[in-house]
Amino acid sequence: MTTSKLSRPIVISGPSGTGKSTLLKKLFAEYPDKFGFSVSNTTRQPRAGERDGIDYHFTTVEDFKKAINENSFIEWAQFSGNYYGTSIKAVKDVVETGKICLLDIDMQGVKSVKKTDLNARYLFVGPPSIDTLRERLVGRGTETEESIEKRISAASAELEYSKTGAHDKIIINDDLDRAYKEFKEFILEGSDA
Ligand SMILES: Nc1ncnc2c1ncn2[C@@H]1O[C@H](COP(=O)(O)OP(=O)(O)OP(=O)(O)O)[C@@H](O)[C@H]1O
Repeated sequence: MTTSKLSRPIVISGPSGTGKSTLLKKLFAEYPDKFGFSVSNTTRQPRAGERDGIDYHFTTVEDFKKAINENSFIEWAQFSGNYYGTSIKAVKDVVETGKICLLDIDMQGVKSVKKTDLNARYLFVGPPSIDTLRERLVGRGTETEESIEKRISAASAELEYSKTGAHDKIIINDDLDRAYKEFKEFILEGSDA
């Protein structure tokens, strides 16, 4: 019998607009079956075609609150009256499938994962400068001016945190191809790829 080594989850963080989604998209295009994302919990009603345990773990408000109290979530939030969260168990479930579990979360999420037994690896994607970050957020065309300012001020805290040694690897996304090479190498390191 061959026992394949399970891969440690990888936590990807960095300021909004720094290029995480762009890098992840390239990675999935190159390796369509290698990665898994945790299934989130939600208290909202399933939409047509959504399957419990696949699209979301659909839960009652009571069960969700109980899980919050039991510290079962890495992060959770309330949007338009519904709760959403990523549980520690959902990450473990992906790891058990043999895929590499990727988590794209903010600084609070990183701190939260560090308190768990997930034994994750931490990757930080930084911008070449705050000015470049602002240009990218403006260029993406998805944010209002107010939202851009919010993201820029959150970026300073993220950048400060990246200087504390909390991450295993820091990648500056200046040249996309070079950044992608480093991104891919770090993520595949430690897997059987
Ligand atoms: N190396 C790069 N050089 C120039 N532009 C880039 C680079 N990487 C990404 N971009 C552009 O910057 C913008 C922000 O990138 P992206 O949406 O991937 O950021 P993100 O970190 O995923 O943000 P969020 O956390 O808000 O989802 C996009 O318009 C993207 O095309």
